[in-house]
Amino acid sequence: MSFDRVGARLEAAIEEARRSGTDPDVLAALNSSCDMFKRRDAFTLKATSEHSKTLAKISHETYTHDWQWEHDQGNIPRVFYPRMTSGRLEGQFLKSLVSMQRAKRILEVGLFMGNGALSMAEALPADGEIVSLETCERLKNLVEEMTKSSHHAKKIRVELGPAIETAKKLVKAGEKFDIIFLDGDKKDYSTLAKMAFDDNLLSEGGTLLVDNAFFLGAAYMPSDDSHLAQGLLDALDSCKAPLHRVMVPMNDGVLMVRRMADVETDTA
Ligand SMILES: C[S@@+](CC[C@H](N)C(=O)[O-])C[C@H]1O[C@@H](n2cnc3c(N)ncnc32)[C@H](O)[C@@H]1O
Repeated sequence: MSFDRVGARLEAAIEEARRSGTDPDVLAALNSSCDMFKRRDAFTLKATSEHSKTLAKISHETYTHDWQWEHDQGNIPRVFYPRMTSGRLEGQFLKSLVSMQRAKRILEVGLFMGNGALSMAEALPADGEIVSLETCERLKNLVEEMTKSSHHAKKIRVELGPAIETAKKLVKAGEKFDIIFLDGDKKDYSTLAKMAFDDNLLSEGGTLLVDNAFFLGAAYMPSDDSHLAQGLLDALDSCKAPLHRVMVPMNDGVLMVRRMADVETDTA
């Protein structure tokens, strides 16, 4: 099953129904719904372009790496999980957007194993650049090691440190980005989204992409983190320029935000 909260809940319901000896017809109906989810996910991936060789290597390493060992060695601040990766579907989606936007400069918040960064780098021109903000130095080293066989890796510049502090430095230095992809600490989202538009970290005509915009379901189900989702929408509503938003229900949700003036160009 994909990274879909509704699907995960359905699987749990089936397990519960099985344990409690539910009517076989009800169980069959539940199983059939779950099967539909799985087939849809499988078809979605079948219809989506394959990874490049290096992205396939990243994917394999993400799922087989001994994260517990890395943590026990003190190399990483907490045990990471493979599902933190944006994966093939979202990676190819990002790559497509980079090409449609004809982006040259991209800011990513949260590198992890570099799936998003390399997917986007593959669609950048030779003089394009991705600045990826990451707190964990071990991840930077792992990504450098895994991507050295790809000529696109030279376009990825990793800046170590907490995202908001680094973003402030980028604003001060007058750096601008055609695409900003937020995929780090969810608590930083509102601040970074405001910086994108109000501090013009996002260039004219640029696109802000916010990953995990469903906040693992907290955006639409009552949860301790529900305020984070509402906070993000409030922050966007309070930006100086009117914005256009579209919620793409892929994985844990990707919110796409652009200045309204770049979307509705015919104002006559
Ligand atoms: C969901 S993963 C990123 C996935 C990646 N963008 C991809 O496409 O596969 C989140 C990453 O953000 C990093 N991170 C967490 N808090 C951060 C912060 N305050 N500043 C910078 N990076 C942070 C984590 O170490 C982790 O590697």
